Order: sequence, then C-alpha cells, then structure tokens
Amino acid sequence: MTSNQALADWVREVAALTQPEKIHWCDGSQAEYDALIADMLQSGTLIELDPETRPRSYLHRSDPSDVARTEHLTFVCTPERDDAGPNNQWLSPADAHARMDALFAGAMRGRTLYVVPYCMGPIDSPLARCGVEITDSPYVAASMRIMTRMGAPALRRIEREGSFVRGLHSLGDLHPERRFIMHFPHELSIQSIGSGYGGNALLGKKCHALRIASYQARQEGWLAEHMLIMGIEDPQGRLHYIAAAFPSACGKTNMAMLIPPQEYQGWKVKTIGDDIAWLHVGEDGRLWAINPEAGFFGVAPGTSRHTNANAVDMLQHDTIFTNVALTEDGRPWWEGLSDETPAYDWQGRPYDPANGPAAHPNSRFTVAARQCASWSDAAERPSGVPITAIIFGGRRASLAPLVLEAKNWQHGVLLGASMASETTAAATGQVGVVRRDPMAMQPFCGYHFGDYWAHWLATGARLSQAPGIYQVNWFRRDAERRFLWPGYGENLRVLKWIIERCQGSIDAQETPVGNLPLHGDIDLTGLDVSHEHMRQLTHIEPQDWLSEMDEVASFLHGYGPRVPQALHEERERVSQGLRQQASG
Ligand SMILES: Nc1nc2c(ncn2[C@@H]2O[C@H](COP(=O)(O)OP(=O)(O)OP(=O)(O)O)[C@@H](O)[C@H]2O)c(=O)[nH]1
Ligand SMILES: O=C([O-])CC(=O)C(=O)O
Ligand SMILES: [Mn+2]
Repeated sequence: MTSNQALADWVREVAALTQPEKIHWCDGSQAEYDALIADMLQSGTLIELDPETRPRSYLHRSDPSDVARTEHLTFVCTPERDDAGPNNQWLSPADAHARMDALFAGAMRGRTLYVVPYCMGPIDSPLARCGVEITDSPYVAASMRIMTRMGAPALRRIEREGSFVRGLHSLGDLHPERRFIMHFPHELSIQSIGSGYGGNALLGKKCHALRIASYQARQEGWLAEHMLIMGIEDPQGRLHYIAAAFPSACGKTNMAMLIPPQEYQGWKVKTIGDDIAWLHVGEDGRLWAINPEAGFFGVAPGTSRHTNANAVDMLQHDTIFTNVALTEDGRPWWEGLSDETPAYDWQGRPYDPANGPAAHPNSRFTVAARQCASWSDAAERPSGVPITAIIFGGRRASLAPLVLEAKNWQHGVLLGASMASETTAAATGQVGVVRRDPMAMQPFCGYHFGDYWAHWLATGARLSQAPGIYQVNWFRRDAERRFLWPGYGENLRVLKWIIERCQGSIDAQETPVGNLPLHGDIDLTGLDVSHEHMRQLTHIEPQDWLSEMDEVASFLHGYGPRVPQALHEERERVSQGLRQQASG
C-alpha cells in the first residue's frame, strides 16, 4: 500500500496488536467519504439532517461521558520528567507504553482499521508537516478529511520525506477509566484510546499540531501556537495580518471570521485560520504564519446571525454537527441560535428544560474552511502570511482591560505568560473558574513552560521586524454580570486601534502594565457603550494590579529555575512601577 517501509511495518505491527477485521488505507476521495458517511448512517453513528434545508449534513451524538477534552487523562511522556514540566501530566515512556499496549491489545476486534495519511499545512509548503493516524472510528476518518489535507497527496509527501508523526487511536470501550491521550514527543508519536471527541481523537489537531509540534518547533526554531490568523484590509486597501491566542471557547473562531460593523464600510476581514498557527522567522526578519488545518471544529452555542453570520451561512450544507439539539423537522439547533424550541436535546431525548441546555455547551460543528465566505486564498500560500500584531486574550469578568499594548517583545512575553481566563465547557471540569493559561497553551504545550517562555524570548531576538504584542478582554462584566463590551463584529474597533498603533500613527497612554488607548482613540460611533463603561474598560487600578502581579510572581516561580531570569525582571519592573504609582 505504500513504498515507505517504516509506515508499512508500523501498520502491520498495530494490526497484529489491535486485531482489526479489515484494514482500509484512506485516499481522501469523495467516493471514500461518501462510503464512510453511508456506513455511519447505517450503524446509527450519524443521523441525517433535513436534506432539503441542510444537504449532506449530519448529527453525531457522542457518548454522554465523552463530550470534551479530558486534561486529567492527557500525558506528555518525555524520557526526563522535568522536560514535560509542571504544566503537563507525565508518565515514563516505558510505563505509558506498557499501559497503552495493554489497552490496545485486541481493541479493534470486529472493526475496520483506517490508515489516515494527512498533511498539516498547505501540501506544497516547506512549513507543513505530515502524519498518519490509525483509527477504528469512521467518524474520525471522515472528520480528518474535513479538518486536514487527508489522503493520497499526503501519503506521497510522506513517501518523499520519510518522516511523519504516528498517531494511534481507538475508541476502545469509551469508558472514562480506560481513556488516555499520551504523547511521546521524542518519538513523534501519539496514542489515544477511549474517546471519540474531536480534541482527543482527531490527532492532527491538538495532539500533533500543538503538543508534538510545539516540542519539535522548539528544537527547530519556530513556534506552534493556539492562535487564529486573520487578515484585515483597511479602506486604503492595505492588508494587516494578525495572530491571536485565546483559550478554548474564548472567541478565536468568531474573531477569525468577524463581520465589520456597519460604520466600517470599506474594511474587509479575511480568514486564514481559527485555532492553530505555526509561526516562522522569515529571511526578512518578520514573523510568518501558516494555518496547519483545513477546516473548523467550532463551538455551536452562541453562534447566530447576529454574532457570526459567516458561520451560520457556512453551516447550511456539508457539515457534521456533534451533540447539538434537533428541531422537529431535522434542523440543528443550539442555545443562542434562534427563539425556536427544539424537539430533541443533544442526547436524543424529547427536549425538557429541566434536563439542562438542549445542545451540549461544548457542542460543535466540523466544516471545511473553504465553505466560509471570508476564507482567504492566502491560507494556501506555502510561505504563509506576515504577522503585524500578536494578541493574547482571556475571558475575565474583572481586572483585565479591553486592550493593552506591550512595551516591547519581552514585556509581551510576560503579558502572554501571565494570561488568565475563566474555564469553559471545552474541557471537562468546573466552568467559570479563573486559571492561569499562558499564551492559551496550558493544555497544549508539549514541554516545560519555563523552556517555552525562553524559546519565545529567543524567537523575538531573531526578529528584526517583530510584531507588536497586545492583550485583549472581550468579557469584562458589570455588577449585574452583563458584558461591558458588545464584542463580536464590534471588536474590529479595537483591532483598528491595534493596527494604528503598529503603524505608529497614534499615541497611547503609558502605564506600568502597558499602553492604553487615549480617550477617543477607540472609535465608538454608532455604539451603545457609555463613557462610564469605556472608562471602566480601560482603567488600571494599581492596587488590584499589584496583587495580580504578586500572583504572577508566585506562578512563575512555581516553574522553577527553567524560567528565564529576564521574565522575572520584567515582572519586577511592572510591580515597581505599580508601587510607585500607588504611593504617588
Ligand atoms: N460576549 C462575547 N462572547 C463571545 C465573543 N466572541 C465569541 N464569544 C462566544 O464565546 C464562545 C466561544 O467562541 P469561539 O469563537 O468558538 O471560541 P474559540 O476560541 O474558537 O474556541 P475553541 O474552538 O474551543 O478553541 C461562543 O459561545 C461565542 O459566541 C465576544 O466578542 N463577546
Ligand atoms: O480541541 C478541541 O477539542 C477544540 C478546541 O479547539 C479547543 O478545545 O481548543
Ligand atoms: Mn481551540
């Protein structure tokens, strides 16, 4: 099936261990996709949506215990424990392999083993990397065709290059006690069992393109980040590319396909990616980004014509939904979509509000990126796009202002490293608790955060035209828990400020924590945001920030001697400035 002996041997070994009934090598063709869908309709793995209004669209209901990433079951298994860092759970490679071999033994009996070759990034890009996922889930095989460049061209590239990431996945018995997601970065391999949920099972995404890739990127001198990539064209026709890291379910997909507000005629948004960016230092000293993915695995709840019309439009056909609710006539439904009452909830029960939300809070859609009206050809460019600004964002009801500008790269790395955000339904566990999530990579960095921050600093030192670094927060709330900022399309007003700052065309107010917009520089024309709200959104309270910086200090110290001294010094400079301000 392949001229790559290592791949052929590996498939044979896996088959001997897992005992599948059949082996299928995926070529990525339409006929193959159609056959996968037909099989899943027959087995009940997929439910067909109303073909009149939602052609070629399906609903997948997952096991109710298997609806989100499971960070407590996710491990990074480096030979040395300290290389995984306190940010990861660790097992020795030998222990992890022993545990996984036992779980995989016979796991595919009676099932088909799919060999899924894929390429992360444009197929002809030197920045792209390939992998092969072996899975016994047709849902995973079909989803990988939507989310990656999957099939024959990827296999040819693997045969040319020789190297590829090995991902082994089985649904196992879907039992939470026999569910593990293990990463072996030094072996370029991933093993995942017991879950069919996207972030745990579509191994090209979080497992390869972030955990394994971040480890490789450090060795090779680039960055693999949890970032959207978008282009913003201003009325003068100038294009500015922005990369933004927000934690899971904190607004990347929405920002990536933002629709400019009415007052912004002449502004255009181009989508390059909504979740992952691979960043390289170019020969010109600028930072260049590719999106390794080819599709969106996006959050359904909250998506509506008012918040994200581009998404609603792209979801009208050829989409696989997971754990959404259904209307009587077979259309997908979720909280925030419309005023309709659905007929069935995400578990297929007749809808009863007493059972909680109709759609699971982490219900999602899987759709090809080219279905999005704002999708840009630039996403196919082998060299990527040059980045003007990097944005870090969190979901914080208080403290963090609407926007803040880092004084320089090193201060920007501190802003990223000290990010915190309220937890969301994208991972199992409590929702709404503030936790540190450096660069939105807490669940995804495949090595020690101390080394990671040092790598960020070293990367900045290689950039002669480094992007500006910013921090945003769309989620500040008032005493009644209402959002102070309208968000969504209106976020372009903040992005415009960021672009103007990068061009050097406007001034800012300097504070110890960073630079803030001057009064009136964030354009509020046509917006219902009072001056009092705007004041709160751009106010830095020195005492509160001093305590925040104390927390950041102990957080950074928790990572021990691998944390670069420069980061401690930068933090101390901010604290000093705040102390002076508080006493003066
Ligand atoms: N209030 C407010 N909510 C937003 C904004 N942007 C996104 N949201 C909501 O936040 C939730 C998550 O948004 P997404 O854009 O899907 O987040 P994401 O970062 O792409 O999430 P992952 O796919 O998990 O990485 C959705 O319910 C959105 O409706 C905003 O600007 N303001
Ligand atoms: O990985 C997933 O399951 C979905 C996602 O984008 C995230 O959680 O950041
Ligand atoms: Mn994500």
